[in-house]
Amino acid sequence: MNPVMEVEGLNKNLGGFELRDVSFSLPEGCITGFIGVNGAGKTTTIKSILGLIPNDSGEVRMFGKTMEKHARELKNRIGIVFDEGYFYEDLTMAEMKSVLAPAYSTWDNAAFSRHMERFGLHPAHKISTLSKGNRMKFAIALALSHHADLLIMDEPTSGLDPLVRSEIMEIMLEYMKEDGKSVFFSTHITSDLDKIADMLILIDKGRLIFNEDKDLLLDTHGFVKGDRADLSEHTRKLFLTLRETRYGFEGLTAHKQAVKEQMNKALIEKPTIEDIMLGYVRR
Ligand SMILES: Nc1ncnc2c1ncn2[C@@H]1O[C@H](COP(=O)(O)OP(=O)(O)OP(=O)(O)O)[C@@H](O)[C@H]1O
Repeated sequence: MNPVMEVEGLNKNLGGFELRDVSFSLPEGCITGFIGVNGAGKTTTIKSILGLIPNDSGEVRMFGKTMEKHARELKNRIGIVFDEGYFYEDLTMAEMKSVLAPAYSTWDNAAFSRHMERFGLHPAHKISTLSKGNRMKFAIALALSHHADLLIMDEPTSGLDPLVRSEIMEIMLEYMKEDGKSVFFSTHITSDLDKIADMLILIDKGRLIFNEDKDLLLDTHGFVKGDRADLSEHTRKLFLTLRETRYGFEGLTAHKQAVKEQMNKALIEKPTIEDIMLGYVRR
């Protein structure tokens, strides 16, 4: 299966922050979570990929094509949703739609009306009156109304309450029901990805740490609790993080099998995506 997006050797120096040799590819038909703590470089990566800020070096291909040569086609095939939503506040949603729709040759007004109705949005309402959640749903309605094959979303759930966040996850899952669709979704709220992500990419301090199948990551890592007596110079090396108390210890391992064999009294629990993310960024 062809990748929907390939990023190779992306470098960008912003002065106090640098993206360093960021490379990854996104498989078709997957929801990929792009995770990292605040300031890790998620937004900078997405802006560089989309050409919203110029790269120092690197190449990006979407559906095998570069933005420089195929901007019009790629614009139709990619739906972009940013946390801030770049809208004119004084316009109604219907007016804003009329400003944006002509930019897409695949624009579908009937689909737009369907999404607006489903998300409970009234086209005559002004953008300035929208709650943060409704603003995000409007941005998603726009992105879905030109039949994009790849949705690129930067922190779509940031600052939203759990109900709206779960509605957005549902919208993603429904979008994925159609063949050939893919989602690239950046977030620092990793619990949003527990149910929906297929792949996880972790970035920290402008460098890519891993790009892995989510289930494989959760299977190979373990959150271990045990007795301090089981910790030796050798077994300590099996841990990414280790917190010791007076009586025991807990820590994250990427070597679950070795822990099972060498620390047979230890309790191994399934980690969360957050445990794994923090295990790698704290090193
Ligand atoms: N135009 C700029 N000039 C200089 N530094 C910048 C610029 N834009 C962002 N930065 C810095 O680059 C770093 C990465 O920012 P970025 O927004 O990419 O992180 P992020 O992972 O998206 O974080 P968050 O989860 O907080 O949105 C931050 O330290 C930020 O302050």
